[in-house]
Amino acid sequence: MTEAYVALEGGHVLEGRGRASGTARGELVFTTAYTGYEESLTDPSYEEQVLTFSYPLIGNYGVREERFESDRVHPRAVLAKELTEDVAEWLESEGVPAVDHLDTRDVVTDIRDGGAMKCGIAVGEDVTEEDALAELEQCKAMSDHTDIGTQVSVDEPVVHGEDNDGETVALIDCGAKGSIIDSLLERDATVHVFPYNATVDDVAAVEPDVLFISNGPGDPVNFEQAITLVEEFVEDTPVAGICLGQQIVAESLGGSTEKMDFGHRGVNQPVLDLESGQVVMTTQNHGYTVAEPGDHLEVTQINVNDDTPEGIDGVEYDVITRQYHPEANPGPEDTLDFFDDVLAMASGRADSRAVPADD
Ligand SMILES: NC(=O)CC[C@H](N)C(=O)O
Repeated sequence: MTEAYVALEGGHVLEGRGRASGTARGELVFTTAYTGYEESLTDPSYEEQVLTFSYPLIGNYGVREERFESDRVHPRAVLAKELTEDVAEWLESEGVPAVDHLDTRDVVTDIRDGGAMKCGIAVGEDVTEEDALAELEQCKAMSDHTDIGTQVSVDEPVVHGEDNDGETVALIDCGAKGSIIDSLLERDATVHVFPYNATVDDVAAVEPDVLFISNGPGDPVNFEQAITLVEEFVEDTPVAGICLGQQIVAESLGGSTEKMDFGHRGVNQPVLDLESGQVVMTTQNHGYTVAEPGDHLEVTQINVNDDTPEGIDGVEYDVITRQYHPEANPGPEDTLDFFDDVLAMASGRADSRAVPADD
Protein backbone atom coordinates (compact mmCIF):
# COMPACT_ATOMS: atom_id res chain seq x y z
CA MET A 1 0.00 0.00 0.00
CA THR A 2 1.17 3.53 -0.75
CA GLU A 3 2.09 5.42 2.37
CA ALA A 4 2.25 9.22 2.49
CA TYR A 5 3.72 11.35 5.27
CA VAL A 6 4.23 15.09 5.65
CA ALA A 7 6.61 16.16 8.46
CA LEU A 8 6.15 19.75 9.58
CA GLU A 9 8.77 21.93 11.26
CA GLY A 10 8.57 21.07 14.95
CA GLY A 11 8.24 17.36 14.19
CA HIS A 12 4.44 16.96 13.79
CA VAL A 13 3.79 14.35 11.08
CA LEU A 14 0.58 14.24 9.01
CA GLU A 15 -0.58 11.15 7.17
CA GLY A 16 -2.46 11.35 3.86
CA ARG A 17 -3.06 9.48 0.63
CA GLY A 18 -0.12 9.13 -1.71
CA ARG A 19 -0.95 10.40 -5.24
CA ALA A 20 2.55 10.75 -6.72
CA SER A 21 5.54 9.00 -5.24
CA GLY A 22 8.93 10.19 -4.09
CA THR A 23 10.57 12.13 -1.29
CA ALA A 24 10.97 15.90 -1.15
CA ARG A 25 11.56 18.85 1.13
CA GLY A 26 10.83 22.53 0.86
CA GLU A 27 9.23 25.60 2.36
CA LEU A 28 5.57 24.83 3.11
CA VAL A 29 3.23 27.51 1.76
CA PHE A 30 -0.42 27.72 0.74
CA THR A 31 -2.39 29.34 -2.05
CA THR A 32 -6.06 30.23 -1.79
CA ALA A 33 -6.47 30.21 -5.60
CA TYR A 34 -9.52 28.16 -6.59
CA THR A 35 -8.57 27.94 -10.27
CA GLY A 36 -5.30 28.08 -12.15
CA TYR A 37 -3.51 25.03 -10.76
CA GLU A 38 -1.83 24.41 -14.15
CA GLU A 39 -0.36 27.93 -14.13
CA SER A 40 0.60 27.88 -10.44
CA LEU A 41 2.30 24.50 -10.61
CA THR A 42 4.45 25.66 -13.55
CA ASP A 43 5.28 29.09 -12.04
CA PRO A 44 9.05 29.12 -11.37
CA SER A 45 8.46 31.35 -8.32
CA TYR A 46 7.44 28.16 -6.45
CA GLU A 47 10.90 26.55 -6.81
CA GLU A 48 12.00 24.96 -3.48
CA GLN A 49 8.50 25.26 -2.01
CA VAL A 50 5.85 22.71 -1.11
CA LEU A 51 2.52 24.04 -2.31
CA THR A 52 -0.69 23.42 -0.39
CA PHE A 53 -3.95 24.19 -2.18
CA SER A 54 -6.54 25.45 0.30
CA TYR A 55 -9.33 25.05 -2.28
CA PRO A 56 -10.55 21.49 -1.71
CA LEU A 57 -10.72 20.08 -5.25
CA ILE A 58 -7.79 20.54 -7.61
CA GLY A 59 -7.70 19.21 -11.16
CA ASN A 60 -11.37 19.23 -12.16
CA TYR A 61 -10.74 20.70 -15.63
CA GLY A 62 -7.73 18.60 -16.60
CA VAL A 63 -4.13 19.41 -17.48
CA ARG A 64 -3.45 21.42 -20.66
CA GLU A 65 0.04 22.31 -21.78
CA GLU A 66 -1.12 25.60 -23.31
CA ARG A 67 -1.78 26.85 -19.79
CA PHE A 68 1.75 26.13 -18.57
CA GLU A 69 3.94 29.06 -17.49
CA SER A 70 7.20 27.14 -17.99
CA ASP A 71 8.28 23.71 -19.16
CA ARG A 72 8.08 21.90 -15.82
CA VAL A 73 6.44 21.73 -12.39
CA HIS A 74 8.34 23.86 -9.87
CA PRO A 75 7.01 23.15 -6.38
CA ARG A 76 8.97 20.29 -4.77
CA ALA A 77 5.72 18.62 -3.68
CA VAL A 78 1.98 19.26 -3.70
CA LEU A 79 -0.58 18.91 -0.88
CA ALA A 80 -4.36 19.04 -1.25
CA LYS A 81 -7.68 17.80 0.08
CA GLU A 82 -8.49 16.07 -3.21
CA LEU A 83 -6.44 15.84 -6.39
CA THR A 84 -7.99 14.45 -9.57
CA GLU A 85 -6.43 11.55 -11.43
CA ASP A 86 -5.26 13.91 -14.22
CA VAL A 87 -3.21 16.03 -11.86
CA ALA A 88 -1.91 13.04 -9.89
CA GLU A 89 -0.68 11.41 -13.12
CA TRP A 90 0.93 14.64 -14.27
CA LEU A 91 2.78 15.08 -10.98
CA GLU A 92 3.85 11.41 -10.97
CA SER A 93 5.25 11.82 -14.50
CA GLU A 94 7.10 14.96 -13.38
CA GLY A 95 8.57 13.16 -10.35
CA VAL A 96 6.88 15.59 -7.96
CA PRO A 97 5.44 13.87 -4.86
CA ALA A 98 1.80 14.61 -4.11
CA VAL A 99 -0.36 13.90 -1.08
CA ASP A 100 -4.13 14.36 -0.75
CA HIS A 101 -6.86 13.42 1.72
CA LEU A 102 -5.17 15.86 4.09
CA ASP A 103 -7.19 18.24 6.23
CA THR A 104 -5.79 21.29 4.49
CA ARG A 105 -7.73 23.55 6.88
CA ASP A 106 -5.31 22.36 9.57
CA VAL A 107 -2.28 22.76 7.31
CA VAL A 108 -3.28 26.32 6.43
CA THR A 109 -3.97 27.16 10.08
CA ASP A 110 -0.54 25.79 11.05
CA ILE A 111 1.13 27.97 8.40
CA ARG A 112 -0.87 31.03 9.42
CA ASP A 113 0.09 30.49 13.08
CA GLY A 114 3.68 29.38 12.58
CA GLY A 115 4.56 31.12 9.32
CA ALA A 116 5.86 29.47 6.16
CA MET A 117 7.83 26.52 7.54
CA LYS A 118 10.20 23.77 6.52
CA CYS A 119 8.66 20.39 5.73
CA GLY A 120 9.60 16.94 4.51
CA ILE A 121 7.46 14.59 2.38
CA ALA A 122 7.70 10.85 1.79
CA VAL A 123 5.31 8.98 -0.51
CA GLY A 124 5.72 5.36 -1.64
CA GLU A 125 5.16 1.67 -1.00
CA ASP A 126 7.58 1.27 1.86
CA VAL A 127 8.16 4.77 3.20
CA THR A 128 7.82 5.58 6.88
CA GLU A 129 7.34 8.66 9.04
CA GLU A 130 11.09 8.62 9.57
CA ASP A 131 11.66 9.15 5.85
CA ALA A 132 9.58 12.32 5.96
CA LEU A 133 11.39 13.46 9.13
CA ALA A 134 14.76 12.78 7.46
CA GLU A 135 13.72 15.07 4.57
CA LEU A 136 12.64 17.73 7.06
CA GLU A 137 16.02 17.46 8.77
CA GLN A 138 17.80 18.31 5.51
CA CYS A 139 15.46 21.14 4.53
CA LYS A 140 17.18 24.52 4.11
CA ALA A 141 15.62 27.89 4.88
CA MET A 142 14.52 29.67 1.70
CA SER A 143 17.08 32.45 2.13
CA ASP A 144 19.87 29.85 2.23
CA HIS A 145 19.18 28.87 -1.38
CA THR A 146 21.73 31.45 -2.43
CA ASP A 147 22.04 30.45 -6.10
CA ILE A 148 18.41 29.59 -6.76
CA GLY A 149 18.48 31.69 -9.96
CA THR A 150 20.53 29.01 -11.68
CA GLN A 151 17.66 26.52 -11.21
CA VAL A 152 15.05 28.61 -13.01
CA SER A 153 16.75 30.97 -15.47
CA VAL A 154 17.65 30.50 -19.15
CA ASP A 155 21.28 29.42 -19.66
CA GLU A 156 21.83 31.65 -22.69
CA PRO A 157 20.12 34.81 -23.94
CA VAL A 158 17.01 34.20 -26.07
CA VAL A 159 15.26 36.75 -28.33
CA HIS A 160 11.50 36.78 -28.90
CA GLY A 161 9.69 38.97 -31.43
CA GLU A 162 12.78 40.07 -33.33
CA ASP A 163 10.62 41.43 -36.17
CA ASN A 164 8.33 43.40 -33.89
CA ASP A 165 8.29 47.18 -34.30
CA GLY A 166 7.86 48.17 -30.67
CA GLU A 167 10.21 48.80 -27.78
CA THR A 168 13.27 46.70 -26.99
CA VAL A 169 12.93 45.03 -23.60
CA ALA A 170 15.83 43.45 -21.71
CA LEU A 171 14.05 40.93 -19.48
CA ILE A 172 16.26 39.56 -16.71
CA ASP A 173 15.01 36.02 -16.22
CA CYS A 174 15.05 35.30 -12.50
CA GLY A 175 12.39 32.62 -13.12
CA ALA A 176 10.08 34.47 -15.51
CA LYS A 177 6.54 33.26 -16.17
CA GLY A 178 5.80 32.76 -19.88
CA SER A 179 2.84 35.14 -19.64
CA ILE A 180 5.13 38.07 -18.90
CA ILE A 181 6.97 37.50 -22.18
CA ASP A 182 3.65 36.96 -24.01
CA SER A 183 2.18 40.17 -22.57
CA LEU A 184 5.14 42.14 -23.92
CA LEU A 185 5.10 40.41 -27.33
CA GLU A 186 1.35 41.08 -27.70
CA ARG A 187 2.24 44.76 -27.39
CA ASP A 188 4.75 44.52 -30.23
CA ALA A 189 7.89 44.59 -28.08
CA THR A 190 11.08 42.73 -28.90
CA VAL A 191 12.03 40.79 -25.79
CA HIS A 192 15.64 39.84 -25.09
CA VAL A 193 15.55 37.30 -22.27
CA PHE A 194 18.82 37.27 -20.30
CA PRO A 195 20.12 34.83 -17.68
CA TYR A 196 19.67 36.02 -14.09
CA ASN A 197 23.42 36.68 -13.85
CA ALA A 198 23.82 38.64 -17.11
CA THR A 199 26.49 41.32 -17.06
CA VAL A 200 26.06 45.03 -17.70
CA ASP A 201 27.84 44.62 -21.04
CA ASP A 202 25.57 41.75 -22.10
CA VAL A 203 22.49 43.86 -21.50
CA ALA A 204 23.92 47.14 -22.84
CA ALA A 205 24.72 45.39 -26.13
CA VAL A 206 21.01 45.22 -27.08
CA GLU A 207 20.45 48.91 -26.23
CA PRO A 208 17.27 48.26 -24.26
CA ASP A 209 14.46 50.79 -24.00
CA VAL A 210 13.60 49.26 -20.63
CA LEU A 211 15.33 46.94 -18.16
CA PHE A 212 12.65 44.56 -16.85
CA ILE A 213 13.33 42.34 -13.81
CA SER A 214 11.10 39.26 -13.70
CA ASN A 215 9.38 37.37 -10.94
CA GLY A 216 11.26 34.46 -9.40
CA PRO A 217 11.78 32.26 -6.37
CA GLY A 218 13.50 32.87 -3.06
CA ASP A 219 15.06 35.82 -1.33
CA PRO A 220 15.73 38.91 -3.49
CA VAL A 221 19.07 39.58 -1.79
CA ASN A 222 20.40 36.42 -3.42
CA PHE A 223 20.04 37.99 -6.90
CA GLU A 224 23.15 40.15 -6.57
CA GLN A 225 23.83 40.57 -10.26
CA ALA A 226 20.28 41.74 -11.02
CA ILE A 227 20.60 44.23 -8.16
CA THR A 228 23.79 45.53 -9.78
CA LEU A 229 22.13 45.82 -13.20
CA VAL A 230 19.40 48.07 -11.83
CA GLU A 231 21.99 50.29 -10.12
CA GLU A 232 23.97 50.56 -13.34
CA PHE A 233 21.08 51.22 -15.72
CA VAL A 234 18.57 53.25 -13.75
CA GLU A 235 20.01 56.69 -14.47
CA ASP A 236 19.73 56.30 -18.25
CA THR A 237 17.23 53.50 -18.86
CA PRO A 238 13.67 53.00 -17.58
CA VAL A 239 13.30 50.07 -15.17
CA ALA A 240 10.32 47.79 -14.53
CA GLY A 241 9.81 44.81 -12.25
CA ILE A 242 7.24 42.24 -11.23
CA CYS A 243 7.13 40.57 -7.80
CA LEU A 244 10.74 39.47 -7.15
CA GLY A 245 11.55 42.25 -9.65
CA GLN A 246 9.96 44.88 -7.40
CA GLN A 247 11.96 43.56 -4.44
CA ILE A 248 15.24 43.58 -6.43
CA VAL A 249 14.62 47.16 -7.58
CA ALA A 250 14.03 48.25 -3.96
CA GLU A 251 17.22 46.49 -2.83
CA SER A 252 19.12 48.26 -5.64
CA LEU A 253 17.91 51.77 -5.00
CA GLY A 254 18.40 52.15 -1.25
CA GLY A 255 15.29 50.36 -0.02
CA SER A 256 15.06 47.09 1.88
CA THR A 257 13.05 43.84 1.88
CA GLU A 258 11.96 41.41 4.58
CA LYS A 259 10.35 38.00 4.89
CA MET A 260 6.62 37.95 5.59
CA ASP A 261 5.09 35.45 8.03
CA PHE A 262 3.26 33.44 5.40
CA GLY A 263 3.05 35.75 2.39
CA HIS A 264 0.30 36.32 -0.16
CA ARG A 265 -0.67 33.54 -2.54
CA GLY A 266 -3.99 33.59 -4.35
CA VAL A 267 -6.03 35.23 -7.07
CA ASN A 268 -8.18 37.70 -5.13
CA GLN A 269 -5.75 39.98 -3.32
CA PRO A 270 -7.21 43.54 -3.24
CA VAL A 271 -4.83 46.36 -4.13
CA LEU A 272 -5.53 50.08 -3.64
CA ASP A 273 -4.02 52.64 -6.00
CA LEU A 274 -3.24 55.57 -3.71
CA GLU A 275 -3.59 58.22 -6.41
CA SER A 276 -6.85 57.15 -8.08
CA GLY A 277 -8.47 55.50 -5.06
CA GLN A 278 -9.31 52.52 -7.27
CA VAL A 279 -9.15 48.96 -5.90
CA VAL A 280 -8.21 46.12 -8.23
CA MET A 281 -8.17 42.36 -7.71
CA THR A 282 -4.77 40.80 -8.23
CA THR A 283 -2.93 37.52 -8.46
CA GLN A 284 -0.13 37.12 -5.94
CA ASN A 285 2.56 34.65 -4.99
CA HIS A 286 5.22 36.03 -2.70
CA GLY A 287 6.78 35.46 0.72
CA TYR A 288 9.03 38.54 0.86
CA THR A 289 7.99 42.17 0.71
CA VAL A 290 9.53 45.60 0.41
CA ALA A 291 10.01 46.89 3.96
CA GLU A 292 11.31 50.37 3.08
CA PRO A 293 11.27 51.84 -0.42
CA GLY A 294 14.20 54.23 0.25
CA ASP A 295 14.54 57.81 -0.97
CA HIS A 296 14.50 57.09 -4.72
CA LEU A 297 11.20 55.18 -4.75
CA GLU A 298 7.66 55.88 -3.60
CA VAL A 299 4.87 53.48 -2.74
CA THR A 300 1.91 54.15 -5.06
CA GLN A 301 -0.25 51.07 -4.39
CA ILE A 302 -0.87 49.07 -1.22
CA ASN A 303 -2.48 45.78 -0.25
CA VAL A 304 -5.90 46.48 1.27
CA ASN A 305 -5.56 43.56 3.73
CA ASP A 306 -2.24 44.46 5.34
CA ASP A 307 -1.01 47.77 3.79
CA THR A 308 2.15 46.18 2.32
CA PRO A 309 3.59 47.90 -0.79
CA GLU A 310 2.07 46.60 -4.04
CA GLY A 311 3.18 49.28 -6.49
CA ILE A 312 6.39 51.26 -6.30
CA ASP A 313 7.41 54.01 -8.73
CA GLY A 314 10.58 56.07 -9.11
CA VAL A 315 10.79 59.52 -7.55
CA GLU A 316 13.41 60.95 -9.92
CA TYR A 317 13.99 57.91 -12.16
CA ASP A 318 11.64 56.20 -14.65
CA VAL A 319 10.76 53.14 -12.59
CA ILE A 320 7.48 51.18 -12.31
CA THR A 321 7.25 47.93 -10.33
CA ARG A 322 4.44 45.75 -9.03
CA GLN A 323 4.45 43.18 -6.23
CA TYR A 324 1.45 41.34 -7.68
CA HIS A 325 1.33 39.58 -11.06
CA PRO A 326 -0.20 41.95 -13.64
CA GLU A 327 0.10 39.22 -16.28
CA ALA A 328 -2.57 37.18 -14.40
CA ASN A 329 -2.42 33.50 -15.44
CA PRO A 330 -3.95 32.50 -13.20
CA GLY A 331 -6.33 35.11 -11.92
CA PRO A 332 -8.02 38.36 -12.83
CA GLU A 333 -6.86 40.55 -15.70
CA ASP A 334 -7.62 43.87 -13.96
CA THR A 335 -3.99 44.96 -14.11
CA LEU A 336 -2.83 44.06 -17.63
CA ASP A 337 -2.45 47.77 -18.42
CA PHE A 338 0.78 47.64 -16.39
CA PHE A 339 2.43 46.42 -19.60
CA ASP A 340 1.07 49.40 -21.55
CA ASP A 341 2.46 51.73 -18.86
CA VAL A 342 5.87 50.03 -18.92
CA LEU A 343 6.14 50.24 -22.71
CA ALA A 344 4.93 53.85 -22.72
CA MET A 345 7.63 54.63 -20.17
CA ALA A 346 10.17 52.77 -22.34
CA SER A 347 9.24 54.80 -25.42
CA GLY A 348 9.36 58.10 -23.61
CA ARG A 349 5.60 58.51 -24.14
CA ALA A 350 4.91 58.01 -20.48
CA ASP A 351 2.82 60.50 -18.62
CA SER A 352 4.02 58.65 -15.57
CA ARG A 353 4.51 59.67 -11.97
CA ALA A 354 8.11 58.65 -12.49
CA VAL A 355 8.88 61.60 -14.79
CA PRO A 356 11.57 63.76 -13.16
CA ALA A 357 10.29 67.01 -11.70
CA ASP A 358 11.18 70.30 -13.43
CA ASP A 359 13.81 72.42 -11.73
N1 LIG B 1 6.39 35.54 -7.53
C1 LIG B 1 7.56 36.02 -7.18
O1 LIG B 1 8.28 36.65 -7.93
C2 LIG B 1 8.00 35.70 -5.79
C3 LIG B 1 9.03 36.67 -5.25
C4 LIG B 1 9.81 36.18 -4.05
N2 LIG B 1 10.45 34.93 -4.32
C5 LIG B 1 8.92 36.07 -2.85
O2 LIG B 1 8.58 34.99 -2.45
O3 LIG B 1 8.53 37.07 -2.32
